[in-house]
Amino acid sequence: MRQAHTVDTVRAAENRLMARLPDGALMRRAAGALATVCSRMLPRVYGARVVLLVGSGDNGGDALYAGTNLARRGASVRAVLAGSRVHEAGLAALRGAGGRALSVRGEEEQARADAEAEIAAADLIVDGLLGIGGRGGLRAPHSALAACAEGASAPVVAVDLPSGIDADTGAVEGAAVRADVTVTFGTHKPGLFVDPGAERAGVVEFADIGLGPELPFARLEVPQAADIAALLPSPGREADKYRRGVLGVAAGSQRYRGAAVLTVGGALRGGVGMVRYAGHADAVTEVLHHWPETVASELDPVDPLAALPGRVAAWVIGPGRGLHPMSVLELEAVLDTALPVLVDADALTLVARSPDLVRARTAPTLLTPHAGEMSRLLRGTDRAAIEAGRLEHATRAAEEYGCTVLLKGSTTVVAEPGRPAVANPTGTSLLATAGSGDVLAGLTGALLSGGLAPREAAVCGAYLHGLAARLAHDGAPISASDLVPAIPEAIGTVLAAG
Ligand SMILES: NC(=O)C1=CN([C@@H]2O[C@H](COP(=O)(O)OP(=O)(O)OC[C@H]3O[C@@H](n4cnc5c(N)ncnc54)[C@H](OP(=O)(O)O)[C@@H]3O)[C@@H](O)[C@H]2O)[C@@H](O)CC1
Ligand SMILES: [K+]
Repeated sequence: MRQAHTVDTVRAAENRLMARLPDGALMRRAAGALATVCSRMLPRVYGARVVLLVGSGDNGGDALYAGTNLARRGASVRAVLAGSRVHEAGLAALRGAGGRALSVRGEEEQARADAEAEIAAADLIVDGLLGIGGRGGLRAPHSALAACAEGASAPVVAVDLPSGIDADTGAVEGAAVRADVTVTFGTHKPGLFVDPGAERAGVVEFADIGLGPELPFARLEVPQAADIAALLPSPGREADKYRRGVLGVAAGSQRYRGAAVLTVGGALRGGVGMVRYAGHADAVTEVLHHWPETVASELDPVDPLAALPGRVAAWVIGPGRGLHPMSVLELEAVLDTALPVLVDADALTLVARSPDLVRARTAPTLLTPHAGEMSRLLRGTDRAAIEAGRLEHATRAAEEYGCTVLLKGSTTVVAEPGRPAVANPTGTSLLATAGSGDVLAGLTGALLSGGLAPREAAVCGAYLHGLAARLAHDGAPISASDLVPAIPEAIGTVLAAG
């Protein structure tokens, strides 16, 4: 797992490490790693035009020392000074190596025009405006420089994080730099993995400056293929269908039969031993038509609890199920068991009306809302606020409901009380299609029934779901039905990397 730490944690670790090292050693390490990445991004360093965007703090200092390194190797380096202060030793070093500086702090129009021309003609732009000391949206003249860099043809490399994104949350207030590559020091920052910040970070390169031993638990983790391979349940040779897991599925209705088909499909392709499906007669017909291997029972509309299957290892409930009183009875019955339950879609709306259904539960529970459903679960919080602060809201819901929460969306985030949150790296806008969530519910339910704890099932489910979308049609648009047959290839890809 890649680990990301909050600014406060980084600062404390940095202080402990600095106390043991000579002055300036950490910045030299950071700048050296940054210069290495910069030189890889240039066809050749000698003669290249490099523009450094330099703010008040040590982030600007890193840029100035990396620029010094490049200038010594023959690059033409120009520093655009935007901050109220500048890292003086870094600036002196750059000048000593033949680099030049230009300040855009004052009102002088000519200086701004010169800076814009330099940025437009650059071969590489280094964003050293703000690092972990940045607060709130970019002020002038930083905001104008960020816009100018975005309009330029040269690639942008961000120092530690793109200026203007909140390091702890990924929130962006107003203007922010858009980077092609971000070189981050000591540990990853959560904002590099959570949208809207993640989308501005480009490729994230980690530079080890020796902070590791000083770092406590992470705020956020990001799995890689090998982590998923290690988590996936591997059926032993003697495994029968019961040991591989039997999943109960309460999804779909007379009106939404497709939800039943997609949820069951996600579960079957996710490696479940058996699906026991229960639903309206029309949904049963449809499920059996697509997936004859399902054990399906028709529910009596008057007494739905009578035919709810027993002998299951976990439940998925909610996709396309409806909000009528029978659905409430069914949800109460399922949540009343001691089994792991994944609550999705309509069942989330019912839980939002009666939170104690989940709060009172001690058995493993996983809620899988999108931002709209989350705004119902967290009463009084609107959808836009949730989209802008995904990490914070997923964490809050996990705490308020006392269970695991997977918040779907541009960055899918998994939160559980007392554990680092997890951001899924395989997400793609291809998944923003009707029914895609039903497939995720079935797939993740299969993993729950195979014995994974909710957090691990959610992390693996989200990872495989995103990968399946990318693999389904080589990145071309897909429908939810295309996702289902791509799941085995996604699992195979992950296992091959493990
Ligand atoms: N941690 C580590 O181990 C290591 C850290 N290192 C590096 O240090 C970096 C952190 O340096 P830092 O603390 O000096 O903060 P940083 O972000 O450069 O500047 C903050 C200043 O900017 C300003 N400002 C704030 N908000 C603003 C806004 N919205 N819009 C405009 N201006 C704004 C404000 O100053 P003001 O201009 O208001 O006086 C504030 O004081 C870190 O990211 C990494 O690159 C490495 O060198 C080595 C190892
Ligand atoms: K930066």
